[in-house]
Amino acid sequence: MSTYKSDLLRVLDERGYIHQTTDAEGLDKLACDRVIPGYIGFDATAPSLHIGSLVQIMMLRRLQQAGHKPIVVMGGGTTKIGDPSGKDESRRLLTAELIDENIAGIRTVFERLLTFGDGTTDAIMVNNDEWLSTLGYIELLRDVGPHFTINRMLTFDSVKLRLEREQPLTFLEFNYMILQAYDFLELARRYGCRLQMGGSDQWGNIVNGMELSRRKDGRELYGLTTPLLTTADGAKMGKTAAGAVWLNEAQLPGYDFWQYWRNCDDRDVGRFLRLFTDLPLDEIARLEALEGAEINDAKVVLANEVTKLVRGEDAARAAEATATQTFAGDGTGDDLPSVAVGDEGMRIGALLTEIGFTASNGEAKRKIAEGAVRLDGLPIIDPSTLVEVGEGDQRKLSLGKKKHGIVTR
Ligand SMILES: N[C@@H](Cc1ccc(O)cc1)C(=O)O
Repeated sequence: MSTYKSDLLRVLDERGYIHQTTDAEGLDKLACDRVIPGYIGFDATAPSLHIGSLVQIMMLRRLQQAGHKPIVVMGGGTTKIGDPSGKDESRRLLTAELIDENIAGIRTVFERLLTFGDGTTDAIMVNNDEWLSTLGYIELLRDVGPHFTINRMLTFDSVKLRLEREQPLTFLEFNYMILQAYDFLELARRYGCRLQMGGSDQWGNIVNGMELSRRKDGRELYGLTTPLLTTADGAKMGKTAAGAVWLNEAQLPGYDFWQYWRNCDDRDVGRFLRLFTDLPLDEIARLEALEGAEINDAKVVLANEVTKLVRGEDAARAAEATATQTFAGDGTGDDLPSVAVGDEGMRIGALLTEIGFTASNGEAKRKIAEGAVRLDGLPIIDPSTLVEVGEGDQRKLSLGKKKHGIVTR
């Protein structure tokens, strides 16, 4: 399949992680010859990462599995600025205390997915606040300023799109790419880091770091970005009507996390298994070839495997047990009320009344506004939500903690 020679690039290619690379052949060769320290940075804008970041985390895992060294950079410093890449609006400024709290939450997930230590291929975690917050302004300007031209800075998407759309880009945000570039330079100096990976919106930031290191130290660095993940229905991955799908238990209970994967679109099963599980490719090929109601078995495997990686074995087992209980018996939940919605689906309000949880559409709307209504464990906040059910599939509708029902096709 893949024409790459190194384990690293072959796996990344075959499993669907690669969107753009700066010099794939050079990197492929380097990966055959030596252990590559490679990094990805994560800003601490919330107390947990969500599944939008899971591709990046999995990529660090692949890097380690292929015999290289993952460097996890916590963006304690860069979060103080706020990356404008891929964003229409400036972020609210976060206090240093909040950033520290967020980092404490975010870091936990890495301990499950990577092996940390002092060995050659052990992962390490560093906080860029360590070097960024002590930089002197005049010194930094003289040190790196001459290597960036405004002309070129204006051509990067993070800047260009805001200017084109006439949306404000503050001077603070404009400086973000310089600081991320400085990180790459610093990591290359400190740890011999040669590779930076990230989402497709990070391309400009990565390239800037490569150019800076080339100019200042004459070092060749590499960059690789992942595709922007969307679901089969075109939505940005990890965003549901109910909000983000958080990686941490404190932000999203294990069962709900499990359900997100269990209820993914049929067309996404293979891609998600390749990206988010360690299952071998031939096993995945078999699972994604399942059809009709059987594809749901593949989704259960997906949900179990991802939950195991992110939340641990116990969480995966508990979630599956809850699901089995809820949907026990003949598969429509023996003792739970159920409603069939047909091919067109049904609006959430009508459904609540139809299943007997509410007496009227008005009451249904009120319950939704109170945040009491959940579909597959995730709150529904939009009263116009259309509930659809795939063939051979079923969904769980809940009102409050006690009322549960099954929605079938
Ligand atoms: N800018 C990245 C995070 C990051 C921070 C520091 C870096 O050195 C690299 C990446 C993001 O917003 O996702």
